[in-house]
Amino acid sequence: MLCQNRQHRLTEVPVLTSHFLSELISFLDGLPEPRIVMSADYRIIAANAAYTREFGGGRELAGRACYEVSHRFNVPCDQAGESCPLKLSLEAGEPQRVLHLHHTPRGEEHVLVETSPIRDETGEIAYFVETMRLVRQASSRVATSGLVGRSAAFSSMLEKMMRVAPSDAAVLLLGETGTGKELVAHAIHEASAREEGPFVAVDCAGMTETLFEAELFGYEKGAFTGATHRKQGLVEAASGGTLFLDEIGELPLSLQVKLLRLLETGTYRRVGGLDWLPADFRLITATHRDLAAMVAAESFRRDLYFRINTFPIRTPALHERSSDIPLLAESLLARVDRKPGRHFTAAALGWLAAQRFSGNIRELRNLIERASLLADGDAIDVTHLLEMTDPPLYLPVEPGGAAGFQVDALIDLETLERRYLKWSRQIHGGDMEALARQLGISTRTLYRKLERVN
Ligand SMILES: Nc1ncnc2c1ncn2[C@@H]1O[C@H](COP(=O)(O)OP(=O)(O)OP(=O)(O)O)[C@@H](O)[C@H]1O
Repeated sequence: MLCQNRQHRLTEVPVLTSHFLSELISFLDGLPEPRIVMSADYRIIAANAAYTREFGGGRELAGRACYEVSHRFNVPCDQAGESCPLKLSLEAGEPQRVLHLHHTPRGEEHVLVETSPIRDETGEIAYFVETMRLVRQASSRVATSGLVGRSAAFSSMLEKMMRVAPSDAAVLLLGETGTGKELVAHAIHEASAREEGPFVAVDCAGMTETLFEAELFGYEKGAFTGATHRKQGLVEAASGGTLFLDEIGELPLSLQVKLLRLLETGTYRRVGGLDWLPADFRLITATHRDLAAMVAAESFRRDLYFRINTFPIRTPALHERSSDIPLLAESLLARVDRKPGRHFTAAALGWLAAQRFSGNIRELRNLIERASLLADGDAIDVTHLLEMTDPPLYLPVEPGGAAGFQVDALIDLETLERRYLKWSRQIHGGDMEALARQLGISTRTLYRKLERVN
C-alpha cells in the first residue's frame, strides 16, 4: 500500500516528521472535534480524546483499522461498496469530504468525514488526519422529530444538504409532494451559520398581488383601508435567518417580477412606504413542479429560475427509498400516537414497505395516524392498516383483474409472476400470511416479491 503512494509528491500537503507526528497527536488531543491520525494502510495511529469518547466508547483504538472501527467491515470501505475518503484524498492530494453512516456507542449515526493528507520527511503522502462531525439534523434510528433515513437515496440528499448548508447559496428543493421539502429546508437552516436566526416559511400557492406584497414586505400605517398600524413583513421577520418560499412554481408571473427585484437588489419597500430597506436572509425555495419545463413554456421567468437555482437538491420519492419505510413508520408512530410505546408487527412493517405511496411520507403518516387510532392493543397489525388504507394505495386493477386472472398473449415468466402477484394481492382480502400460505411461499418471500411488483 505504501509503495503505491510514492507517486504522490504534492507541495501543498504539509510535511510531517516523526518528531512532529507526536506533537501533532498531542495537539489534536486538545481539540474538541473527534479526530484521528491514520497511516496510508488504514491503521489508526492515534485518536484524540473526543474521538475515543464519541466513537470508541472509551476503548484503545491505536493499531485498529479505521473501516473496522467505523463500519465493522473487514475490508476498506471502497472494497465494500462505500466511498473511502482516505483513498479519495490520496488520489486528489487534497482534503476530501464524504458522508458516512458510522457505528458509535449509541448506534449508527450520520457523520461528515473530512480527510486531509500529510507528507512524511521523504515527501510522500503517508499520513491522514480525519475529522468527524456528527450530523445532528438527520437520524438513522427511530426519532421523535426531524429527518430520519438511512437509504442510499436519502444519504445522497443529506450529503448535498450538508455541503450547501454552511454557504449562503440559494437552494432549490425539487420533489414530489410529501417528500419532506419543508423539513429539509429547516434542516439546512439548522446546519447553517444562520441557525440562531429565524426560519420563516411562506406558502406561495394562492398568493394574490396585494396579499403577496403586504405579507412579504409589510405595510405602513394608512397604506390602505384597514392598515391601522405599521406591519412587519416576512422578509423583515426573516432578517438574519432563512426565508423558505414553498410552492414557488405557483407564483404568478406578475409576482415573480417583484421577487426577482428583491433578490437582485437585496432591498424592499413596505407597501405605502418610501424607504428602501436592506434585506438579510438566506433563500430556500421548493416546488413539486418541473420548473425547467415551466421556463421553456414561459410560465416561469428564466432570470428568476437562475437566481433561485444556485444549488438544486432533489428530495427522493418514497418508492426510491422504500428500505427507509420501516424506520420512517416507527418514527412517525412515535410522533402521532397518543399511547406511547406501541409498535408495528413485523408483518405490518413488511406490508408498509411493499406499498407505493403516491402522497409519499405525508400519506404514510396519515395512514399510521388513522391505524393508531383504530388499534386498541400494543401492536398495530396489517389488518389495522388495511382498514384505514385509501383506495388509491392499491395499484390499478390489471385488465381482466377483477373477474379473474388472465393473459391474452405470450409473456415471459417473470412478468407473468409479477402480474399474478399484483392480481392476487388485490383479490385476497388483505391477510398476507394467508395469501403466502395459498401461494406456497413464506410471508417474507411474498413481501420480497411484492417489492418488485410496485
Ligand atoms: N425524512 C423524514 N423523516 C421523518 N419525517 C419526514 C421526513 N420527510 C418528511 N417527513 C414528514 O412528512 C410530512 C410531509 O413533509 P413536508 O411537509 O416537509 O413535505 P413537502 O415535500 O414539503 O410537501 P408539499 O410539497 O406538499 O408541501 C411531514 O409530516 C414531515 O414531518
